[in-house]
Amino acid sequence: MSALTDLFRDWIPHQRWFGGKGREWAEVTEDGFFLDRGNPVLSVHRVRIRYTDDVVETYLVPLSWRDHPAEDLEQALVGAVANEGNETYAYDAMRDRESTAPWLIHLAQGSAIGPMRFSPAGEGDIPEGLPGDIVSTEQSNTSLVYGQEAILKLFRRLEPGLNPDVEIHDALRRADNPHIAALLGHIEIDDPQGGDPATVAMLQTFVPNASDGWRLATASVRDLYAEGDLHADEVGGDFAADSERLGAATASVHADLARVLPTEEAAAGWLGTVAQQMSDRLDAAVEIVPQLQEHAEALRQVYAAVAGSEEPVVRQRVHGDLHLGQVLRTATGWIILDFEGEPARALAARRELDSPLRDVAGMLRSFDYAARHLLVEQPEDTQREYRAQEWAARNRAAFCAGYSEASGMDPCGESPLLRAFEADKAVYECVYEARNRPHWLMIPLQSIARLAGRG
Ligand SMILES: Nc1ncnc2c1ncn2[C@@H]1O[C@H](COP(=O)(O)OP(=O)(O)O)[C@@H](O)[C@H]1O
Ligand SMILES: O=P(O)(O)O[C@H]1O[C@H](CO)[C@@H](O[C@H]2O[C@H](CO)[C@@H](O)[C@H](O)[C@H]2O)[C@H](O)[C@H]1O
Repeated sequence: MSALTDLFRDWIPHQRWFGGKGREWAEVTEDGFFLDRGNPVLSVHRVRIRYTDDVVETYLVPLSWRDHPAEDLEQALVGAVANEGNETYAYDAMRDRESTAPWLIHLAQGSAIGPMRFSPAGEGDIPEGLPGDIVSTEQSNTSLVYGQEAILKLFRRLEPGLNPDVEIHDALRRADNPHIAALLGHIEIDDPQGGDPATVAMLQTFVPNASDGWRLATASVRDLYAEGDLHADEVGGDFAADSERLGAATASVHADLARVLPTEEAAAGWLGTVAQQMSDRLDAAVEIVPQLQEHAEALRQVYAAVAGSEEPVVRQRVHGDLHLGQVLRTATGWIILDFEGEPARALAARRELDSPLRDVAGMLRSFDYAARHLLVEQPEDTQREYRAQEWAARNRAAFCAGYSEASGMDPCGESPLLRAFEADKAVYECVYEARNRPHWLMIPLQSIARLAGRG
């Protein structure tokens, strides 16, 4: 094993973007190439991890190299490697400002370097020459903001095939949808096994002066908690009008996706397949979050109601992981981000046609999350619990009203599928929280108790 793979073994498990947390590593190999031989040198590595259950994942790790330790980059140090009798220092290149420019220079030039191909979208300016600053919010991927003009998202886990984020942004650009940030280009890397290239990164216009939906919604919840005697509609920070506009924006994106990408009436049996997938996901989740066990039977009944329903469904491309952290509020309206689906699902599954109710359920779950995240600190506060419930109900209803108004279809009526999608999302969230933010696990767990308890 080379020294570099030892470094990766120590460093990768602590990275927020690493999806294999909680799994035991059996073997790690890597191959790399130089993307830029300037100062600092920038190399890109494909790190292939085989877990003890034989599942294999490949992660992309760009490193910047220095002959001496850089004091201001202490937090970004990956480790030291022996090189011809000397030590060289490897840094997380996404946190090393001086090595961020090459990505955009090569995109602007449409370069091909080693196995990597850079494809500008041909529209909008690529601000080459500017350094990029890492976005510090919690993310499954790693993004660099270049001077408030463009944002580069590096997809950490490599899978053969075009990433749906690029595919959907391109489709919505063709549809002239006003609720997305413009696509400026993307980067791919060849598959060493001869499969389809994997998408490495996507460049988009940066949306300036915007706040994300999670921040706005949680500020509104805090305002409500602070006004002990008032109802959600009487408090200054009421969010319902924004929720309604967000419903309309979601409906607009769904309508355009159905217009420019394939749709299909769901075949008989599709609902049964979906119910089975949800059940399988529950089985796997119970292994990771044993607290789910006590709700498993009730959840299976929620899924069985889907299998037995005759709800007509038109399948189409959807967002796949819609929540308040994925939407930006600008002065003029909502922008929807991150169309890559749930990061933990295989790419082929994320590109499948689905019911748009999947996204509606994701956002409904998110209103619940926003309302309840402050209860983590005071789980016994029944007054807050009541107010959380009130806030969530008001904003969920507003979102559905906005969607209905824009699409002519009420997505939130009595639908077994919607209820099951909500339950399935909450199961996914339990696993996500157990792995990434265990102190938040109670948020989806309590929702499951409620969802499973409803008759
Ligand atoms: N085009 C953009 N303009 C402004 N901010 C953005 C843009 N795209 C992403 N962001 C910011 O970066 C964060 C993470 O982006 P996202 O695409 O959701 O990445 P991830 O897949 O890692 O969650 C968003 O919550 C948002 O705050
Ligand atoms: O944004 P990502 O693609 O990285 O999505 C993952 O992380 C999200 C958390 O950042 C997680 O979302 C959950 O927490 C949000 C608040 O932080 C909340 O708005 C969502 O409703 C809730 O699902 C998401 O599930 C995960 O895929």
